[in-house]
Amino acid sequence: MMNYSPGPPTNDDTPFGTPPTPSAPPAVRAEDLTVVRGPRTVLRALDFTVPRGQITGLLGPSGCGKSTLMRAIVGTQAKVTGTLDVLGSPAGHPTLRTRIGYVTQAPSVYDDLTVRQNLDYFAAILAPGRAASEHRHHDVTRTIADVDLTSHADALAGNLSGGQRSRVSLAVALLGTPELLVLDEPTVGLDPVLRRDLWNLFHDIAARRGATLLISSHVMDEAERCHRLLLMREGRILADDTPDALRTRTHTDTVEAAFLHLVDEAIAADRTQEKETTR
Ligand SMILES: Nc1ncnc2c1ncn2[C@@H]1O[C@H](COP(=O)(O)OP(=O)(O)OP(=O)(O)O)[C@@H](O)[C@H]1O
Repeated sequence: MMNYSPGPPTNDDTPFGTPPTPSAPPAVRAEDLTVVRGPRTVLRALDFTVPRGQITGLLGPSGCGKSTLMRAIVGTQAKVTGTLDVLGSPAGHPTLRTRIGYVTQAPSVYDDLTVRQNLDYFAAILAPGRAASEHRHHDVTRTIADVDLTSHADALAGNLSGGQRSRVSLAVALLGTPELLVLDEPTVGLDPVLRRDLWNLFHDIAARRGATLLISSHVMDEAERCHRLLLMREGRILADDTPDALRTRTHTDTVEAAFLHLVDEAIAADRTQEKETTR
């Protein structure tokens, strides 16, 4: 595993976007957040905040509710109860649409369009009209460069590798300089070099734009690259802390070991509770 320290977030060099101000509400604030999907309660009374301008990792095993939580935050999930405020407004509020970038697990690009045409299309939806054409052109060129696809700008998306297609999806989410980026397992299936490059890009976006990134993963070594972590298990939050604090608190050397320690604690607590309720 690479020894990577994210370092403190900085807003020293902010060429675009709005840096967070100390008085700004957190990027996400959840209180008693509960989500029901079909017959199952998938998220159970979650309380947490996601601070602005940092990378928060959402980590946990497959099926623990990461995607559901992200869908709730971007406003596409039904049957959400409790409080869920995003950038100071209730999740799903129409004014949030242009302030949030969301990348789902399946890259959403048109195979029969080039990289640039894909971005032109989504840019035109975000900022329609002839008056915005110069701004769109600038935004598209910048986001293609941000994801390191300038040399492939005229390639058909259908001819790109899996990692390149993921980066086109990411570029779409970066259009319009969103304040909050919600990325659902953006590095899944990528080789170690691409994963490292993408994480460097995420840090660059947080540091230069002051953007907030919420990134899910079930790869624990990626947790070490985040400023903060939300560790999930079975629809609940096991821990909400920095990687350093988690390791210290659990007397472990890695976030993975810390997570396993917390899972064991939670299982033991569940068993004790079961015994007490059946007594
Ligand atoms: N449409 C649905 N109806 C009922 N249950 C669902 C539905 N979609 C997901 N679930 C259940 O909700 C739970 C959480 O799913 P979710 O996709 O949020 O997990 P995840 O942590 O993102 O998993 P992964 O890492 O595999 O993507 C799972 O137990 C899943 O079976």
